Amino acid sequence: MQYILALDQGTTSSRSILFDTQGQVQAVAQKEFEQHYPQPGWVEHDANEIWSTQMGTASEAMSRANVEAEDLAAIGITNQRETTVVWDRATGTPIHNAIVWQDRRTSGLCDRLKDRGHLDLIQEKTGLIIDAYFSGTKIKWLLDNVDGARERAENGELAFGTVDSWLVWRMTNGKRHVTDATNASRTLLYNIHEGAWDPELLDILDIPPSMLPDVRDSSEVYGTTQGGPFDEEVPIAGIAGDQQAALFGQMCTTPGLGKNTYGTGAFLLQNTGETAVTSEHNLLTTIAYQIDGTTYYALEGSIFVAGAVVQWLRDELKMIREAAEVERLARTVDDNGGVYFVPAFTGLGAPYWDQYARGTISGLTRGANRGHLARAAIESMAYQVADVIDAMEADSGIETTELGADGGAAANDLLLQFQSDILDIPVVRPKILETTALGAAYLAGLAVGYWDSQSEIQDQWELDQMFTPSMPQNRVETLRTGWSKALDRARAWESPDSSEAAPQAADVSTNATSTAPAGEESPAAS
Ligand SMILES: Nc1ncnc2c1ncn2[C@@H]1O[C@H](COP(=O)(O)OP(=O)(O)O)[C@@H](O)[C@H]1O
Ligand SMILES: O=P(O)(O)OC[C@H](O)CO
Repeated sequence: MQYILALDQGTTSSRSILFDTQGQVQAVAQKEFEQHYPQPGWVEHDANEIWSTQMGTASEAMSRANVEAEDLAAIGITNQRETTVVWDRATGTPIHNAIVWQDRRTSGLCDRLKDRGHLDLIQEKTGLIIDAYFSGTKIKWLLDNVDGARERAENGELAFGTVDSWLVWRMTNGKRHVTDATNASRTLLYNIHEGAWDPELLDILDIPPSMLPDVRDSSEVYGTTQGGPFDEEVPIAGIAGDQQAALFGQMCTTPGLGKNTYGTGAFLLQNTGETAVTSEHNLLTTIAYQIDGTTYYALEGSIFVAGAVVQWLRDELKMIREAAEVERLARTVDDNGGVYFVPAFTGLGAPYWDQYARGTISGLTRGANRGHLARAAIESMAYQVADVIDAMEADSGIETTELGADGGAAANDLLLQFQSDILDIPVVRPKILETTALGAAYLAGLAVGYWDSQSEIQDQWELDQMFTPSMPQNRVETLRTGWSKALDRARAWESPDSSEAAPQAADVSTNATSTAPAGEESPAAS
């Protein structure tokens, strides 16, 4: 029996999952890896740890199912998007830690790009807004702050990649420097209408084109594995950013269909077919997938902190020992007791886009306890999603009648019930919450003929549970008004120039070779 191996490289963990022809999970292995916070608002990963945990989990999943490389029909890759890796082509060594999508260090540069009037141009070409979230300004930061990087990049010695590119490059032993259109669409450098890296944007951000990977379809054979945990060459045949992969995994392949993934962040995507819809309500236009040279688009609402708020309760406050405990704790109280938690740890994404917002807990009284805090944390995910849905309905003119939910935090019944309550629509959870990995598996399997067509996999979706609304509308209104007041307290908290200083040498972890002196960011591009 043959399998598809999906590599799901997420923000907080690397996961490898083996799927069979029925789309059923045969084995899973997962490993969390270290998050580096060298300064407030900065988030880094060690790209070598990303690689080693990903390959480690691939080996583990295969040995759990007693599967060898020869039993694999193909490998699909899905990944945290935007996170930026720059490495030396000759040695394969990253020149610095990966700068994670959540990192805010380039907020000032983004402000300057806006001041220079680039907002419309960038939105027109890329479907994105100007925000530190995307890869482009992170690449510029690395070139300007790592000693000698710009010169090496101009000499063609350095390669840039999002995490998919990095993994493929390593897995093929440096033979393939590729990405897919969904990942390219998150860089701020890719023209989503023309399907090409954009020279004008590269010029604005001062990025040498020689650093960039080839952009390919989301479902095709990019190359074969060379060693590592695979003792035979296995085709790498699918790549998609994790949110797009989840959209595909839920088979939202018809315009109008959408899903919300509650992972570290929460990401609501709605398929708009072959039309790239320009948002007028602060959503992103992004590539949903590209198959056989045809590009399909989506509208996206990106929420930076969702499940991460639970991780924060676990790791920083030590209030719980594991994420699932948050639900038990929240159920010790009847309601939020007037407490609101705005988890703007890394600013706010859609639909607010405030780089300088920071987290707040408001409405505390003497009676507020750990249960209220846990409840406010869970509810914060749902309020943010509700605000994104309002924006999406305003953009598309289509009323959302049901919400598909997946991702790690969608295991939380209280969250999905509350989500259904405040949206006043059913929320449906599929049996397989690993839709991100499933999407990557589908893309890879379709490329090698493991599955013949999308219609063959369409019927594999199975319902786990449907949550239906049961909260009186006046209560919903009171809660959403409270949330909006709390949001106001969190917004514009940080001052624009405090997020820009370069790291102290000692703070730059593992792979950094060198950095510019503190406080220095090179002049912004013209
Ligand atoms: N039962 C739960 N309730 C709430 N949050 C949860 C629960 N289980 C996991 N999470 C959260 O979900 C996130 C992990 O989901 P996952 O989809 O694996 O994320 P990612 O791919 O971003 O790493 C973590 O932030 C974790 O805190
Ligand atoms: O790692 P996840 O699942 O939270 O996804 C991260 C997103 O891709 C960031 O855009």
